[in-house]
Amino acid sequence: MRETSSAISPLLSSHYDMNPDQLAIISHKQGPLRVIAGPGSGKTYSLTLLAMNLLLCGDTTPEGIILCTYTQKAAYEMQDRLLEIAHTIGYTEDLSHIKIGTIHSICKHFLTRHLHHTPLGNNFETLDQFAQQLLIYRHLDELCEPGMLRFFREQWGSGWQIAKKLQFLCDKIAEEMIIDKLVQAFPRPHFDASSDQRTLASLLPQIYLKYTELLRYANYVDFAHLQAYAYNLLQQPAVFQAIAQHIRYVLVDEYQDTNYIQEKILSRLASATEQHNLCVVGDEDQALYRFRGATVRNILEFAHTFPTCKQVQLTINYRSHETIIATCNQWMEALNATLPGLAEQLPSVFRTQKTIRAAQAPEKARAYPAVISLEARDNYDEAEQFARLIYELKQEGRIQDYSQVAILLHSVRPFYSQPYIEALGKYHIPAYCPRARNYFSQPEIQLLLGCFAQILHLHEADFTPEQENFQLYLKTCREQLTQSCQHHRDLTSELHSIQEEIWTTAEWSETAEKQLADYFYRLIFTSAFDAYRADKHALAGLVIFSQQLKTFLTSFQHTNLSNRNLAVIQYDFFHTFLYFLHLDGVNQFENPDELVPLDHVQIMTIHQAKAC
Ligand SMILES: Nc1ncnc2c1ncn2[C@@H]1O[C@H](COP(=O)(O)OP(=O)(O)OP(=O)(O)O)[C@@H](O)[C@H]1O
Repeated sequence: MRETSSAISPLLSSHYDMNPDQLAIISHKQGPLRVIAGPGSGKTYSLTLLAMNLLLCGDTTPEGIILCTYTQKAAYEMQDRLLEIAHTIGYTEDLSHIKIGTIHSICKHFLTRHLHHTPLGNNFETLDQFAQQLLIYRHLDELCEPGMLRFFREQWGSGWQIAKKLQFLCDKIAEEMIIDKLVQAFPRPHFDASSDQRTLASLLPQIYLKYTELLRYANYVDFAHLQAYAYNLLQQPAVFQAIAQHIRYVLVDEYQDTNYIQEKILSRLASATEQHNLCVVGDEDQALYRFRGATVRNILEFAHTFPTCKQVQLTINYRSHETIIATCNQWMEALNATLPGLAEQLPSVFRTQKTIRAAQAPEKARAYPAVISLEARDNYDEAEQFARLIYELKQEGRIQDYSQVAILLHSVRPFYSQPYIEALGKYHIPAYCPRARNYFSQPEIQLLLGCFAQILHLHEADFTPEQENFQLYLKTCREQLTQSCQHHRDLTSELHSIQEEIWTTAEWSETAEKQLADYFYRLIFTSAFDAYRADKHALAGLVIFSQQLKTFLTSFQHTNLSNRNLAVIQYDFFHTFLYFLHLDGVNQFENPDELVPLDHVQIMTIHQAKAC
């Protein structure tokens, strides 16, 4: 299957259309390459074809390629596309050796293989954002001296809010790699009455270093430290040598969403290749993750960092209707004009000037009004008009299935999405909005919480006035349990037997290896959960619950449940863990194999639409 090294494999050129700019990317073989590309212009298309071309032309074997992107969904998409190309052209070599994934997953891969060169121990736990915030919250008194806590309370309010801010700032410090500079600038905490900013900056080094120590002690790693450890590994000559010996090409999609440390990691990996074979593809106009620390500078300054790099622009859009593209161009132009004074420098400083053109669309596809605007009195009126429009589109046969429609909102929290869900409901149009964070309103979750409230002897008196909403919510869960028990005798007897078992289990007992997860499985196999286990969506909700239980047990390090620690576990579970989870909300399960259920209108954020 491998061919002699030429610019482009005939196998690809005979199967795939490529415009001249795409051809320049796909046939690229040596040195850094920066591709700035508009939406739908074939970024992923070109990058995956480039990877396949390198394989077909014999420039590398699969294990020489690192192919990465920013989000998990985008990584799946890249993997699928590569497999599809292989299938189309009949490429049969094993592609599983290509390192495809998010930058985090690739860092984790290096970490696991070279663990003994890191401060981490075996079986380290990776904390998600919630678990990280919870860790900070539970150790606020260790991380912050009383004066600091007073300062933070004045600035940010509750302990949970303080934990959220500190989590964000600790991530930032790790991702921007600025701890040494911070320590140098602010060797000790100092309360500066004239500047809250300076006070905050002076408190951060101590908090960050203590937090890092806390992670190390518990053998935890958060996403930011995962990258920091990977970066440090790559600085160790022997480890770098071991990792680098295989690398021939580093290809990166969605480069506009990378942060500082990611840029350093990718560049270091590419330095393993003689000509610095780093190909980055992105669009600074689609830089959506600044709130997570991404910096658009990485793509804009690539040519300064690598002055000899080749640069290509993709400006032909293959996806959208020409009216949509024209509207988008106008909008971007207007954006330039709304920053008077900066307008002249803008293109070179903040964005590269580009005008997107539509690929020739078939006549049939063009003959409809692709962009329309609605005028509405308020959210509800707007939602009603949307729902009616969608209903009519289906009635008139312009769409065949409701899943062909998506509503993009800046947030899908119930406050914003509920009017649309209700309006669609009036027209009997099912909506799919898994990130509305209303996981706790699912009936199977309410029933489970009712069960756990009973077996753990939920102590109502421990709730504080701020927790009133959650307390009321748990009341409805318990009511649901009462109703279920009337119809499902086996649930009643299982609950009694679990309670009895906990009550008679002493902490030191040899048979005490009972965890909440054991009870979870016993409960969901009672007849009260039969219908939920049979329903794909509800079953996924139960799976999420079991993952949350694992996070709880890891975070609070409760190894078993007995009559001695029942009260403590009850408190930690309901009054801390579930309370905060309920407060922040949890997304529903999204099936990567079925991104949109058939015949459902999708309601999503713009980030989600960009494969978050
Ligand atoms: N030269 C081409 N000829 C025909 N179709 C093409 C060509 N290039 C890309 N496409 C198609 O255009 C669509 C958009 O491509 P792709 O998803 O790779 O774009 P993208 O720039 O990564 O999109 P986004 O801006 O959403 O990240 C895909 O269906 C792809 O197959």
